[in-house]
Amino acid sequence: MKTINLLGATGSIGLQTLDIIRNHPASFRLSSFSAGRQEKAAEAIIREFKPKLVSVVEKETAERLQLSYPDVKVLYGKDGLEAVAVDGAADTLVNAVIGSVGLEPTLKAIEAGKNIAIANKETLVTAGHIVTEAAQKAGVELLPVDSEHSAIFQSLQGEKAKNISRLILTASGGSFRDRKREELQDVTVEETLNHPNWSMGAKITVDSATMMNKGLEVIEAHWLFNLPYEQIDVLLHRESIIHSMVEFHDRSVMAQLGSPDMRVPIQYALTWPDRLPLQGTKQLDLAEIGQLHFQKMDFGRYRMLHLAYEAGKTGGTMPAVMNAANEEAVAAFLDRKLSFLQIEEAVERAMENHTSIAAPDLGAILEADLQARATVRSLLR
Ligand SMILES: NC(=O)C1=CN([C@@H]2O[C@H](COP(=O)(O)OP(=O)(O)OC[C@H]3O[C@@H](n4cnc5c(N)ncnc54)[C@H](OP(=O)(O)O)[C@@H]3O)[C@@H](O)[C@H]2O)C=CC1
Ligand SMILES: CC(=O)[C@@H](O)[C@H](O)COP(=O)(O)O
Ligand SMILES: [Mn+2]
Repeated sequence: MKTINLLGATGSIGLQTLDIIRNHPASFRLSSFSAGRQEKAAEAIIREFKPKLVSVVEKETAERLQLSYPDVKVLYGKDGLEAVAVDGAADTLVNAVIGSVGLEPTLKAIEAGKNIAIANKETLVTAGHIVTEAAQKAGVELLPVDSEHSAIFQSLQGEKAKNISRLILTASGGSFRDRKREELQDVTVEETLNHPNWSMGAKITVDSATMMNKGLEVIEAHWLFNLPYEQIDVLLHRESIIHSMVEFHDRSVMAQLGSPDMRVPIQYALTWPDRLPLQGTKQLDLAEIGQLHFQKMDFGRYRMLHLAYEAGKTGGTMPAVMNAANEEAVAAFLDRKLSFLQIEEAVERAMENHTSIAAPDLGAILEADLQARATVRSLLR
């Protein structure tokens, strides 16, 4: 029996994690969870899973829930998130919150000796060196949930890190993969949110369309697998059937395949090194699919990917700045305050405005994150 604390329970990854817990009552139990602003969804989770601790964003929501559910401790805000992350009964934290808000609770959970199933890629992008070092020191596992990183992790089982030649992250190309750059000027939020292969939260779906998602994933892979950027490639693959690959020095390539279903990597992070059956997922039928397509990545078309490699190679506080600027710009796009291509302009501007600090501590990272957000907000004005 694995006991789980879950950050971001009301989101896309959070709800799929709950589905896995629901379907394996003998293997998993939910101890505590956090939600954001979806009060009704949080209530439904309280009623079904009967956790002992819950956190939400707003104080008023917490007070209302506390009155309705006196047997549950209900907290709110940053302190609440951290309390859920470290809640004593659990051995594993699933971090499925969105954005760099996930960083500090993750560090607290590591200090408390929890294994981390990490969906929240922004945490690793923002402070990969701090998170990986803390995990190593505490002797806890950082288990990838992101589909590409899970694919690499699965492909590496039984292999030696010294034999890796390169990682090949696959990218679907996102909502506008069949459009030229000139055709992106007036694209709408609704069009952007129409991902061809995956049903995900709004922010990551926009990131897939700008290719920032793959940029974040390149940096995430750098930290999870401890490889230089020169050994991390991206390949366009329309179908999202090959979830990523590892090439070894003998030119042998290991890949993990499957129908696009995030419950597979979420469950693997929770069962590793074992596996459990997964109810309701589509069996891969390659005969039905017929063909898989691959295409070289065009860094001119997808400028965000270029910026992410630059940020990763610069290191220090630059990835945190890129990530925070992107979070602000995507929120502004979803709020109809920036156009699609202005997301990229805002990120580039924030990076230009910033001089990276090498080997930053947590304080320097949080400060750089705030500054980048302020830069993007000033562009909006
Ligand atoms: N969705 C997917 O298939 C994949 C997602 N990921 C990564 O997983 C993470 C989660 O993505 P996804 O599930 O799509 O995101 P969603 O937007 O669907 O869910 C985000 C969750 O975080 C909560 N939340 C949002 N803002 C805050 C805040 N300020 N404080 C506390 N909680 C907050 C939301 O609460 P509420 O909704 O109640 O407001 C919700 O529970 C991201 O880092 C993403 O990149 C990685 C691979 C695939
Ligand atoms: C499901 C998942 O892991 C997402 O991060 C996915 O990778 C998005 O697809 P693309 O970024 O390849 O469009
Ligand atoms: Mn991914």
